[in-house]
Amino acid sequence: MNREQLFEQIKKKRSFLCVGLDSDILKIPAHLKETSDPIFAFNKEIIDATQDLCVAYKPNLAFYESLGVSGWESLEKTVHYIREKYPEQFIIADAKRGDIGNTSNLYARAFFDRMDFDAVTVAPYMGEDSVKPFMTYLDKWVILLALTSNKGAFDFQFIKNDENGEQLFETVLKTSQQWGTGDNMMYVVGATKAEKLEEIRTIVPDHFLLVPGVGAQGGSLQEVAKYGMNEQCGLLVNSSRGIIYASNDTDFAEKARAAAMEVQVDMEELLLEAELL
Ligand SMILES: O=C(O)c1cc(=O)[nH]c(=O)n1[C@@H]1O[C@H](COP(=O)(O)O)[C@@H](O)[C@H]1O
Repeated sequence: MNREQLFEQIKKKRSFLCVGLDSDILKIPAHLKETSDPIFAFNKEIIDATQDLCVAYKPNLAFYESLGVSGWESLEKTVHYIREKYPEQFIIADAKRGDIGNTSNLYARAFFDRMDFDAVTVAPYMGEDSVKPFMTYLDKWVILLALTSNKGAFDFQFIKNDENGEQLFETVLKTSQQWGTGDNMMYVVGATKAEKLEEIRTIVPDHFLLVPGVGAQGGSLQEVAKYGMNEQCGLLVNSSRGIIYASNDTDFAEKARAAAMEVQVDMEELLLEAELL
């Protein structure tokens, strides 16, 4: 999917919500555990219940890899199901990959050839040759970690370069713009660091940002939109636990829909305020 198509979906759905499919076998409702593929059964119901309220889904690979072969099968089935039934959805592999070029090539093959994801999250630490292999596919995206939502973000990401006074996350944003464009690269910026979005927008005014950290991590959607929205919206705001575990009973899908709708209604208001609708 390209940037224009993504913006079209945002306008059509009146939403820039990404639903995180962090589907934990220990947290899904008990009645699903009797089915042959509980994780897929859970995802399928969550997807059917939320697809008109969101523009993207983000399975986090850890939740699938932790189950071995069956987890990988659930993931493949989930991506296939979204592609077949809701082809307008943007699908992100939250895998946080990145390795020497030769190896990143194979990661890219896994997510873009073997499975039909639109985007993969990539760590910038190993530099250009670790990131570029993901950008050789038409209309596929790298989502590069820039400023993350967690406490550990303060360990490295704010370290200042003695020579130019730049913080590490700023250097990531600036340098990586030589590797890709706003048509094949997005950045992760945590909603818990929303106050930094104003500064970030001076460096990357046009790029889309994937913003996790609203809901369970306490980030503010309003703050994110205030400092981060651009003329194409430029935001995909992710919520995982806040939506998919709204209930862990037989009404889980219905409750997930209600939770997603609450976010979508706020997003619609923010899009209207920004005169994007
Ligand atoms: O790359 C990510 O998606 C990510 C980056 C980041 O800085 N913080 C962050 O929480 N995430 C992911 O976003 C999701 C957040 O989940 P909830 O906190 O349950 O909404 C998880 O899958 C995280 O791994």
